[in-house]
Amino acid sequence: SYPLDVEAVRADFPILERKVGGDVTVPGESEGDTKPLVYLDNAATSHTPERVVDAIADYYRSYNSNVHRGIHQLSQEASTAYEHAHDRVAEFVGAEGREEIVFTKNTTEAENLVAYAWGLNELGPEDNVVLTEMEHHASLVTWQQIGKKTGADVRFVRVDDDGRLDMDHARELVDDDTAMANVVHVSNTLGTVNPVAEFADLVHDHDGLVFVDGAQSVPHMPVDVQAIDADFFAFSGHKMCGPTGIGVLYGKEHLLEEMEPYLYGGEMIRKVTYEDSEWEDLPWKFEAGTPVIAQGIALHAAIDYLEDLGMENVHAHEQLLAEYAYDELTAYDDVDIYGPPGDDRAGLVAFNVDGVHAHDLSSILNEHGVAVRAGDHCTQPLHQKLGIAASARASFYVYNTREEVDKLVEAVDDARQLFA
Ligand SMILES: Cc1ncc(COP(=O)(O)O)c(CNc2co[nH]c2=O)c1O
Repeated sequence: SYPLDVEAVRADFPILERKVGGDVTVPGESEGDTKPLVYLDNAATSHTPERVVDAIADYYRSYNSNVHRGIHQLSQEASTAYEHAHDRVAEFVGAEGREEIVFTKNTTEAENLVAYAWGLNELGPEDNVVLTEMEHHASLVTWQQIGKKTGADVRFVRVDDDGRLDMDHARELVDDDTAMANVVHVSNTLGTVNPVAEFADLVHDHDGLVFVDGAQSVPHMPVDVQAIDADFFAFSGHKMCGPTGIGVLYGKEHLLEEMEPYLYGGEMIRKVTYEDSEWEDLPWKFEAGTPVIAQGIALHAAIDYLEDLGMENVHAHEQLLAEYAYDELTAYDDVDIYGPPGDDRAGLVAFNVDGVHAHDLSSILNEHGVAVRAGDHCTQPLHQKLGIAASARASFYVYNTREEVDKLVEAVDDARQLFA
């Protein structure tokens, strides 16, 4: 049985009452929007419960102020809320404390922060960086380009025909010159849940550092960064009921202490003279300028919301939906789903229907009010490896239902009839 009371959850998201199908140039529901929204694009971004929207509105309505420096009451209130947001995130992912939690704009910026603040200074031609073939562009392009700038060799662990990481190949590639390895926790295209703790052990056996991309895991399952023993770990607020504009970089304290900042300015300094500057304590050293205050406070509220649902329940709910979608879609022999079987994946399915281009498919689905993503999902090399230009992807969250999967399948069948 589904562990979440989905109707109660859906009541927290007024947007789910949206009708669609009308004029797309007018934001919000307007005349001509007649079809119920079936939102299945949660791997791209999730919706925002009232409790999070209220936290943002409450901040701007009653204690909006700049942080860290003000003596006046509003600044102290905003600073306290912003600092507590770091504490809450640390608790949620099992970090030691706020010193290990840097707020960024998104996962992409977290990857770039480490690539520039650590990679540019630490990597050289004698080093190698190990990635996997299923990495998102946020890490793949970032470390690929840092490899070009530093001369470090960039290698890719193979993905097998089932969409799982080839750990035997990982054991071949990782050696004593592996300075950094980046592994996606959950693939946003395959739904594969990678053995990141095993991967971290392998890399640590060779004294390398491990960066885990948790953009598709933290929103969807319990995560403990210390149990994984990740050196760095990143995720985004907008994929976990939070607003856009905030991401999180977790880093082991001693590593962040040793790293030089790569963005300079106010807030991140303790003392400045015309000759030189001293940096602020962690994590503020890596948060230059006026930070993402409202977003951080909102992420705190989003974490409270998700923890009230229970991350085990969130995970179980999505896995049931993904398994149901996998079984219903593969009942047709003209559907290809990429990645592991339905009972061994996270809450998403990327697929194609023979004879129907993914963009045409998602257009037909959109006419049914069904929102999925079509394209390469920022994993172009993986799509090339799969021999496809694009795929359609349905991705689930806490407010999706079996009935919505049925609507997906009906819409896919309509596309099949149209294009067959
Ligand atoms: C595995 C993974 N890593 C990194 C990112 C980047 O996150 P951002 O910096 O917040 O954008 C994404 C976003 N994935 C997607 C964004 O839109 N469709 C997607 O599948 C992702 O799925």
